[in-house]
Amino acid sequence: MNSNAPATDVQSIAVIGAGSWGTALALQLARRGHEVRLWGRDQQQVAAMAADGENRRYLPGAKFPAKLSAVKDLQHCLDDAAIILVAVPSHGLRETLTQLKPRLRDNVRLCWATKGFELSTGKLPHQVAAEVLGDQRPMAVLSGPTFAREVGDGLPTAMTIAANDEQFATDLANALSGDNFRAYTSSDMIGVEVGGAVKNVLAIGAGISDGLGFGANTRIAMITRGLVEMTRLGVALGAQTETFMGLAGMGDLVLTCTDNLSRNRRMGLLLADGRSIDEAQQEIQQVVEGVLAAKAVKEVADKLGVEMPICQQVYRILYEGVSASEAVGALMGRRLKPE
Ligand SMILES: NC(=O)c1ccc[n+]([C@@H]2O[C@H](COP(=O)([O-])OP(=O)(O)OC[C@H]3O[C@@H](n4cnc5c(N)ncnc54)[C@H](O)[C@@H]3O)[C@@H](O)[C@H]2O)c1
Ligand SMILES: O=P(O)(O)OC[C@H](O)CO
Repeated sequence: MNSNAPATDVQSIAVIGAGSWGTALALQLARRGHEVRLWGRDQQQVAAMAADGENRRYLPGAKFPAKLSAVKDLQHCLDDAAIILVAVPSHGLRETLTQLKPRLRDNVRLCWATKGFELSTGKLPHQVAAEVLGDQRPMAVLSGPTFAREVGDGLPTAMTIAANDEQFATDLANALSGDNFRAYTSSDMIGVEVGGAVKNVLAIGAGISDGLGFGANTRIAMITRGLVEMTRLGVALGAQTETFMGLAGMGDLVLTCTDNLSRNRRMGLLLADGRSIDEAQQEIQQVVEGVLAAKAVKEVADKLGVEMPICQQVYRILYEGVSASEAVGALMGRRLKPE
């Protein structure tokens, strides 16, 4: 299903971060006819990608089109790029942006596909980016229900792009969209980023719940009430309520809580099966953002006085040794109230 008509406005795009998501986005952009250079911090892995014409470590079988090249040298990756797309985990975002800063030309536009709060500060990615790079540059965040594996395989996918600059959101949506890919634009960077961070915590909870055999009623109660928690936190941070009804809110939440391609959901399933966080992480071998996000979300919610009981119980299971049945008991025993 990769027969997209080429983009009419061909761009030169640098993708920073050659894990599963950076690779999938680079593939999608190159399939659309853009000139894409993909850089990763692991030089051996970049060399292997260049030799193999695919990312065997993170996205085996998704062959690189001619327009996509894996490059070892960061400066070479950035040379001529009109757009830079950063796809690293939240714990590496500040360091990566700091590394990019002295190399950024004035007119280059920057976006990221990172989902999560910065743990040490409780800041969202756009706040970290503004701190490191200032707030004069067009910037955007890509989010939504988008498994890298499915984008790599060219399966139909929709996402949200929120930006501080309407033209940039539109240009990115045009750059990515084709027969098999559709990007919607938004101006609500806070809402889109809160959705992407909180859904990972809830997906761990859904995995635990399903792993323990709690059933469909429990899963859907968690998703529905989890959406309320996500919305509450987002609104307290300045987001628009409607954003949480969209792809980057409900869409990503349902995807991640219900499908085993999700690493966060798999973390929950493995925990339910008796593994420690470290053992589960070893088995998954890719970033599981929800583990750190559970801590960050708890701290941000506590600071703002926002009630997030399900996220709080996931935090207690992960970090305070509370059992899943105790956590369910605590949720069920809460004071009854109107929906
Ligand atoms: N994989 C997906 O389906 C998907 C979809 C949407 C969003 N995301 C988000 O994209 C981000 C990246 O995740 P991924 O799925 O590509 O992870 P991954 O585990 O597949 O790959 C992580 C990549 O980041 C690099 N990395 C790790 N720590 C780093 C650091 N401190 N500094 C710089 N680079 C570092 C690794 O070398 C690797 O290339 C996450 O925030 C994730 O939530 C992932
Ligand atoms: O594998 P997960 O749980 O990190 O989810 C990947 C994407 O965020 C889904 O949109």
